[in-house]
Amino acid sequence: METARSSVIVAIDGPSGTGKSSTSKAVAAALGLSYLDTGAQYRAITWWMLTNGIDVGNPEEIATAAAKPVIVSGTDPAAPTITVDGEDASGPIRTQEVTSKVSAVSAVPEVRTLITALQRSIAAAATGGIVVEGRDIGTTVLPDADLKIFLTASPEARAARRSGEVKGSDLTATREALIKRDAADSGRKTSPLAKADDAVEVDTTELTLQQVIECVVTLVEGKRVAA
Ligand SMILES: Nc1ncnc2c1ncn2[C@@H]1O[C@H](COP(=O)(O)OP(=O)(O)O)[C@@H](O)[C@H]1O
Ligand SMILES: Nc1ccn([C@H]2C[C@H](O)[C@@H](COP(=O)(O)OP(=O)(O)O)O2)c(=O)n1
Repeated sequence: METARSSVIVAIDGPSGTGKSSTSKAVAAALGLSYLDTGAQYRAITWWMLTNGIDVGNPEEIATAAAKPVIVSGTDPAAPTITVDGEDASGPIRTQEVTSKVSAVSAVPEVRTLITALQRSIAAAATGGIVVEGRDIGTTVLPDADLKIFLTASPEARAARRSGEVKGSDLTATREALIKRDAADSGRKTSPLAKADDAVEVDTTELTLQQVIECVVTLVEGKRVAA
């Protein structure tokens, strides 16, 4: 049925460097779906905290300030955007400082409650369907998603991919930072990074990005035919 086909909701979760963003954007673009990078939202709130003098080592201070920034995500996979209080945040949210603090900020329950509500409202507004990527989309944000994918890859492959993005970066340091962030994201109390029971796990270690995209497109098409 055309209506069920076009409103497909896809949840893509997994640790850092497994290919969530690249895969989700490409799949959404190929299938005419919207796209939401939930990591960018956690990065955006972290950036706001850092630039507004909030002590990110203090969960109570974070919780009290959590509702202040207005975060807006643009969901076109060809040109995803993110603003905080009307200001383009797409550059500043990718700094090393934000990357090293985002796990602490995103572990605060008040932050998760607010950002989860925002994510659900964006998904509900995407009447043509959406690919949402993050850490807890299949388990917590959209447990009724039509398709759940959990991407994995070896720490070595993930570190090599991440290092490849930053000129002159140290592979060992990148690997250690990545493992530390995964441990924090998986170990937090409120909706940790986890594979949903009904998620399809795809190990991308030995796959090219194109192969991963094709695999996920095939899985989405399978759901659409079944609907
Ligand atoms: N299967 C793959 N093989 C090689 N490189 C990949 C693969 N998937 C993604 N990449 C590259 O790895 C880096 C991290 O990918 P990204 O999609 O940002 O991962 P994530 O969103 O899971 O952190 C990017 O530079 C991307 O082009
Ligand atoms: N649904 C999500 C998405 C991201 N987060 C947190 C945990 C992650 O370490 C940070 C940053 O996520 P992001 O997807 O941008 O990270 P990488 O692209 O893998 O470096 O946000 C989360 O807690 N829940």
